[in-house]
Amino acid sequence: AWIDGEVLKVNGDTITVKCSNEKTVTAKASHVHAKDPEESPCGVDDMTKLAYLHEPGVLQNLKSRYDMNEIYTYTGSILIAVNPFRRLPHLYDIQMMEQYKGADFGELSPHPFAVADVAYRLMLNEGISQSILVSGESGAGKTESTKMIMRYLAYMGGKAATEGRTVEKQVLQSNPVLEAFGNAKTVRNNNSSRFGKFVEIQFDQKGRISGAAVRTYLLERSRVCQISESERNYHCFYMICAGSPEEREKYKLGDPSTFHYLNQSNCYKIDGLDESKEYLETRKAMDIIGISSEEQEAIFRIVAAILHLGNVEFAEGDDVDSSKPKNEKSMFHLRTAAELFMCDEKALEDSLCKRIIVTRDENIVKTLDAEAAKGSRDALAKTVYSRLFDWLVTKINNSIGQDPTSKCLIGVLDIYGFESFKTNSFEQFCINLTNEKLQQHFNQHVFKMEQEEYTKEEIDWSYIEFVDNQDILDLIDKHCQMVTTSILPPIHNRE
Ligand SMILES: Nc1ncnc2c1ncn2[C@@H]1O[C@H](COP(=O)(O)OP(=O)(O)OP(=O)(O)O)[C@@H](O)[C@H]1O
Repeated sequence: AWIDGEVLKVNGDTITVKCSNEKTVTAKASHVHAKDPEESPCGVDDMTKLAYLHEPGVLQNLKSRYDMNEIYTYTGSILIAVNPFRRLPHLYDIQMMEQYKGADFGELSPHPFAVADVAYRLMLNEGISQSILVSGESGAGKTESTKMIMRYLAYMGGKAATEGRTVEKQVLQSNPVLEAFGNAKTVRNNNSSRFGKFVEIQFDQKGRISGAAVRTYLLERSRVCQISESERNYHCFYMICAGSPEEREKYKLGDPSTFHYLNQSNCYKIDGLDESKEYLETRKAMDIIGISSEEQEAIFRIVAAILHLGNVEFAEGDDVDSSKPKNEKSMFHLRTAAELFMCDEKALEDSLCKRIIVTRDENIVKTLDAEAAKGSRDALAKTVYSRLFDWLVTKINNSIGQDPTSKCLIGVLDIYGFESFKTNSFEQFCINLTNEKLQQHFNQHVFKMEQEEYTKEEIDWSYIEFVDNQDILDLIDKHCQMVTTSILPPIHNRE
C-alpha cells in the first residue's frame, strides 16, 4: 500500500523519504507522489477537486470519506461507490429520494439517486434515451447500486396509488426472481450475480414507466454441475430443499448434502439467510410478476429434476464401451428425474448412455462408456438449467410487457467484472473480454472523444496518458471471428 511520508532529501531522480511508520526510504522520484499539505482530512466529494490526481491521492480520498461513512464520491460525472458491507437504510429511503428529485448534479452529496436523476431529467427534457453503466469487480456492489437506481427510477416514474401489479413493482420484483436462479455464493460474495444484465425501463411522454425489458448475458452454466470449495450452486436449489414437508415429499428431496450437484463444496448455509423464507419470497415475487402457480410448479419441478439427474451414476454396461445406471439408487434418481421432467424414463436413460450420430444416409446409435455418460448427464443438466433461466427471463419480459409506443428508455447495465481465478475457463475469458470492451467504451468517451474535442477547438491542454486496450481487443475480436466462422458449430449445438 501507499504510505505517507516527509521528503528529507532530493538527489537527482532519487528521493529520500521519512515514512509515517518511522522507516526512512530512498526511492525513485517516479515512485513518489506529491501530497497536498492543506488537504482536508474529510477528503473531497469530487476527485476533480483534488490538488494532485494520482493513485495514492484517489485512494487516500476514498479512504478519508469511507472513514466518515461517506461511501460515494464523484469523479466528474462518474460515481464511485465503496462497498460499506453493512446496511445503510437511511441512505436510500423515500426522504432521500425526495431530496434528489430534480436537484442539480453535484449540489447534494454523491449518490446513485443523483446519477439516476440526471439520466431521468435528460431523457425527459431532451427526449434522448440514456444508459447507466455499472462496473467493478465481483463483490464491489454493482447489483446493489443497480437496485438503488431502479428503485429511484420506479419512484420517479411510478403511477401514484395504482392498484395491483404496476409495471414498476413488476420491474423491482424481477430482481429477487432473477437472483434466486442466477445468483450464488462465491468466495468473494454471498450473493454473486453469475450473469450479466441490461435492464431497459421504458417511459411514456409524461415520464411515467410504461414498460420494461430485462436482457441477460453469459449465465455461468458450469456452476450447475461443478462448484468449488466455499462456494454454492444457484440459490434456487437450496430453496427448494427448504420447502414445506409436502413439497419435499412431492419432489422427493432431502438435505442438500445428499445431492452430488450440491455436496461438492461442503458449503450449504449462508450466514443470516433463511432459505425457507427466501423460497416463499421468491414465490411471492413470481406472483407479482405474473408467473402463474402452474408455471411456478413446473419451474421448481425442473429444479428438483436437475438435482436428481446429478445423482445418477453410471457403471460399465454389458457391451464394450457402453454404460448403464450404476445401481438401484441411480435408477431411483433417474426415474424421479424422468417423472419430474415428465418424460419417458427409458428415453432419458438412452439420451445419457447413447449418442445418435446423424449421417446423410442413416442415424447411427453409438453407446457411451460410463465417463462419457456422466458428461452427457452434466451437459443435459446445464442445458436444461440455462434454458429454464432464459425461459424465466422471457416470461418476466412478457409479463411486464414492453411499450411499443415508448420513445425513450433508460438502460442500466450490471455486468460482472474482471475475474481471475487459479484456474480460468472460457467463461472467464468471455467475461474479461466483455469488460475490456466496456473499458474501451469508457476510454472512447472519457479520453479520446474529449481530447479530440479539445484539439478541434484549439484549447490548450496537456494530453492525458491512458492505457488503450484497442490492440488487445482487435487481436481477440478479429481472431475470435475467424475461429467462430471456421470451426465452431452454431451456438445452440456447442455443448
Ligand atoms: N450500498 C450498499 N449498502 C449495503 N451493502 C452493500 C452495498 N453495496 C454492496 N453491499 C453488500 O455487498 C454485497 C455484494 O454486493 P453486490 O452483490 O452488489 O456486488 P456485485 O458487484 O454485484 O458482485 P458480483 O459481480 O459478484 O455480482 C451485497 O450482498 C451487500 O451485502
